[in-house]
Amino acid sequence: NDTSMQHRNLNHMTREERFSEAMRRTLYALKVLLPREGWTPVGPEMKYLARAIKEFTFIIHAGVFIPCIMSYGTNEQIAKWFPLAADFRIIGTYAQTELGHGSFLRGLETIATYDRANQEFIINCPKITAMKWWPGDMGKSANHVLLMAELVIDGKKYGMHGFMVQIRDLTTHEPLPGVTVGDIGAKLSFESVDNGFLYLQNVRIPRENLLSKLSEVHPDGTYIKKGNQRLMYGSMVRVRVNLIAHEIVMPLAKACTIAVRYSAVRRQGLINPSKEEVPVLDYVAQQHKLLPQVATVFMAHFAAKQLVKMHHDYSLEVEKGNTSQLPELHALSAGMKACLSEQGAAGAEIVRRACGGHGYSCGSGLPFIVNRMLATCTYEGENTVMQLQCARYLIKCADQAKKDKLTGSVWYLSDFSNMSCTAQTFGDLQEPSVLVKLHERRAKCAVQHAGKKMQNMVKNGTPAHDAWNMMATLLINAARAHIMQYVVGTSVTYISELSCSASLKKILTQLCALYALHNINSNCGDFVKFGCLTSAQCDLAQEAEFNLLKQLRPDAVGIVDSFDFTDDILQSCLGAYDGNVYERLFEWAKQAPMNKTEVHQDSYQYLQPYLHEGRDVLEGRGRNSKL
Ligand SMILES: CCCCCCC/C=C/C(=O)SCCNC(=O)CCNC(=O)[C@H](O)C(C)(C)COP(=O)(O)OP(=O)(O)OC[C@H]1O[C@@H](n2cnc3c(N)ncnc32)[C@H](O)[C@@H]1OP(=O)(O)O
Ligand SMILES: Cc1cc2nc3c(=O)[nH]c(=O)nc-3n(C[C@H](O)[C@H](O)[C@H](O)COP(=O)(O)OP(=O)(O)OC[C@H]3O[C@@H](n4cnc5c(N)ncnc54)[C@H](O)[C@@H]3O)c2cc1C
Repeated sequence: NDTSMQHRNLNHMTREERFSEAMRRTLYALKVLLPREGWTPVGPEMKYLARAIKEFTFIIHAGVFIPCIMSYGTNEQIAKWFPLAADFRIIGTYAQTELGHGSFLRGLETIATYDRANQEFIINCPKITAMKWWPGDMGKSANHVLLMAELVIDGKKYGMHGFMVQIRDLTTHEPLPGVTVGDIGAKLSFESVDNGFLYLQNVRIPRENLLSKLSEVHPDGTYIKKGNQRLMYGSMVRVRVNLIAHEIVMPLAKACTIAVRYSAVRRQGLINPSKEEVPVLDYVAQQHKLLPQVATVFMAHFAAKQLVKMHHDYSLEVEKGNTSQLPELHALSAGMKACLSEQGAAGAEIVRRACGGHGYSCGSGLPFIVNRMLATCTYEGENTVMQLQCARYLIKCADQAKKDKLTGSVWYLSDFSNMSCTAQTFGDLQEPSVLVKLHERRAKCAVQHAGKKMQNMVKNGTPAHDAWNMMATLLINAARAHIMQYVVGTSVTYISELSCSASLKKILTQLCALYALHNINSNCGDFVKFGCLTSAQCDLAQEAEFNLLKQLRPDAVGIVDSFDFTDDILQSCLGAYDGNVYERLFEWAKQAPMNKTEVHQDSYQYLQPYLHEGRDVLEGRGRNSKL
């Protein structure tokens, strides 16, 4: 209810207005609403803020830069930089991606060369492709960057390391000498975020600015490795784990709230010719578009909670020096981020499109959500690259399963029990245990299939790297299958252990079954090819899904209401709680800057002559134009 936090109509603002408005509102929220000593911008308050601030800026400062200081800094470095960053006395970003490289980190070209005489690092972008490009908050806001660069000592390369680099004067905010920095221009979304470019030419920083938790450089240039170098990738793992809740589950829940509420009030056409027009939500085709996406919100939420817990537990182990679980965490976080962002972005577009013309209006709030979710498929690890990382781990585990009993998320790869499906009715296929087994078997077969294909190619003389490249599509499918079995399995377990009313558990169980069946019916080729289901059982799976749509229809609006988004957060004429869609759309349109005047001033300049000629022709004074 704080008017400073009320959303202005973002769609009718320019990009610069949105940049300023987001900065104002974010700083107000972070500084005024949450005055806490040593407050770190993560945790419960962050969830509220993520909901309350439609366009959050300083995402990278709060969500990546500050956590990186904690992950990569020594205690002294944390004590120096964390308080400054937490209180916004320095604004930072995570500068890793370059104009020429984003996915292949070993190809990054920015160099940090140690100058022993002065005990400094000289930071240089040797060519245009080395320029940092994309980091959020970097173009106009940040005055520091956590720069990921290749460390070089006496001509020897030591790989990617993190360096604290000041890029703007703390008083004037002007770029420092050797620094060329700016905004990269308009993008598909994140209009309020100043994603930037950064060209560094012989910028000198003190030796102490190498974040040295995992490695350090002594004054004489001696390099000391102190931890598992893969922990240098730890920041990306953490963001992949956290972004699922904030940037996939939450926006998809908003989109589903808007689309289901709108579909309950929008009447269009007849089902029974003798009855009145129906709400489009009564069409099974509409239910088939919307309700599986509603189910995805819940299942992705449950699976993300489990992943966050796993990341927390593994992080505690890493702190004790045990990094044995890192490969599994990397594979699972990479796979989950890729597969759930793919599903979420596609799902948001499906529900937007289900709202017809008004779904194409920015007044619906849906284009904003769809465009923003598309970015989740690219940032923090492009999805294809992430799925292949996940597949790399699965292939290694499949080989290991031949001799060892596996545990963790890949345990099913060493389950050689009879997994054939005995379902005889569509009710059998709504059973959670049956759905879990089906997904485990499909995943196991998909992984083994990809592995076998590659082994055969190598046996026939194909180099392993070529076999990997040629089977990439099968490997990506195996990664997707693995994540689907993880999401279904963790959701079934989560719901079964949830202490809640029987009626709520029934709804959640139905949603879980709907999610699993929708996945089976969308990928039935795999389930038949791998012998998981017969063709007749595939028919039953479809019948089972349609039956669940019918059962869930009466509760559809109540289910999305449970996401509890206020109208101010939804910013949608179609999804407002009161259902007054048409009045809201009309009011929203009237506020458009185009409607400031009855006649647009440019029409006098360009249209007037033609209007006069048309008037003359219509009133008989002029000739029809040649045209
Ligand atoms: C609330 C949040 C809001 C969201 C805002 C987000 C804004 C966006 C920010 C960004 O986009 S920041 C930049 C993100 N960039 C990336 O994610 C880059 C992706 N690329 C990579 O991570 C790496 O290049 C790669 C694809 C993993 C390849 O790295 P590399 O070539 O060094 O390794 P490989 O040879 O493939 O594998 C070697 C070995 O290392 C293991 N490994 C790789 N990554 C990790 C990791 N993160 N953790 C642990 N282990 C890792 C890998 O599995 C291999 O192991 P083995 O198979 O050899 O045992
Ligand atoms: C909104 C947004 C915010 C961002 N914020 C930040 C930030 O704050 N900090 C930061 O450092 N970066 C940031 N990024 C950059 C982001 O991390 C990169 O865009 C991402 O890692 C992909 O790298 P790339 O763009 O260079 O694509 P590339 O790596 O060039 O990939 C291009 C395409 O090639 C294909 N491809 C690439 N490698 C392979 C492979 N091994 N196998 C098969 N196919 C492959 C894929 O189809 C891929 O889409 C942001 C990006 C966006 C869109």
